[in-house]
Amino acid sequence: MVMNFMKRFEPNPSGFRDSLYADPQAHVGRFVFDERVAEVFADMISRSVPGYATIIGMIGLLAEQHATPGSRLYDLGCSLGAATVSMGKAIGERECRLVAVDNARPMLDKAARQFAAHLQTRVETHCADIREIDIHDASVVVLNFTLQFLPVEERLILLKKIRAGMQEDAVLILSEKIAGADAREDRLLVELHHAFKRANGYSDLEISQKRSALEEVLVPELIATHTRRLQEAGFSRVNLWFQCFNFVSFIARP
Ligand SMILES: Nc1ncnc2c1ncn2[C@@H]1O[C@H](C[S@+](CC[C@H]([NH3+])C(=O)[O-])CC(=O)[O-])[C@@H](O)[C@H]1O
Ligand SMILES: O=C(O)C(=O)Cc1ccccc1
Repeated sequence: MVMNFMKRFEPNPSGFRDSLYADPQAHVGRFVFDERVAEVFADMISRSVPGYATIIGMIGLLAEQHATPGSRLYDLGCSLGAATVSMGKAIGERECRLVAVDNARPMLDKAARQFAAHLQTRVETHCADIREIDIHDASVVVLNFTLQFLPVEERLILLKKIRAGMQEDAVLILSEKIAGADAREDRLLVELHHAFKRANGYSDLEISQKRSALEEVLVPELIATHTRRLQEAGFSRVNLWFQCFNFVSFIARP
């Protein structure tokens, strides 16, 4: 559950192995969530984000604690729907509505197939920009490594909208890749993250080409910046509950 060291030479049962950046590319284009990424995404995220499986598990636990009857549980930027599946399993028969949103059609189509295979409850899926959707009666809102892809100046607006659509005892789970407090700290965190990726079977070339592809697409910020913004959006209780290297997760409550 914690790391994939043992699995690095095994075939991946839930999809194909990520080798998208294995061959040298004359020009590394911007990272996009297209068909090729959707195909290997389960393998890519579990070998790239330390603690991913733990975070998905804890999202289920938090949903179990907070999902009130008649409320809505949102998974914003759901990718293949791992957080939604975790929440759906945790709340069982409860009368709640699961809402999964992603603006990448290949990701959402694959998510819909996961929901049909793994959940009894119906999930409302929206192929839409999370800045455009309506949020109301929310008991749980998940932004699991999604806010980092929005332009920095639009992040507060989204958090305010989420806050406005939440019930008073609701919870927001915000997971992000973060920047280190200064250049030295940042270098250390990035080096540790790259060591993690190497241990999970990625080559130096794969690591560096993916890093170029993510530049200006995934914009990490300081922990302090996230905390301040969450407070400004109206979350009065903010807790950092998970950190491994430059990957963190917050629980924020009204
Ligand atoms: N403006 C947007 N509107 C809708 N979707 C968006 C937007 N911007 C990005 N996305 C979507 O956000 C997802 C980010 S991945 C989330 C992992 C998932 N939460 C997981 O728990 O496995 C994280 C990562 O790849 O590092 C992608 O599917 C994008 O299409
Ligand atoms: O791979 C990386 O370097 C990351 O930061 C995580 C990630 C995982 C999946 C898609 C985009 C970024």
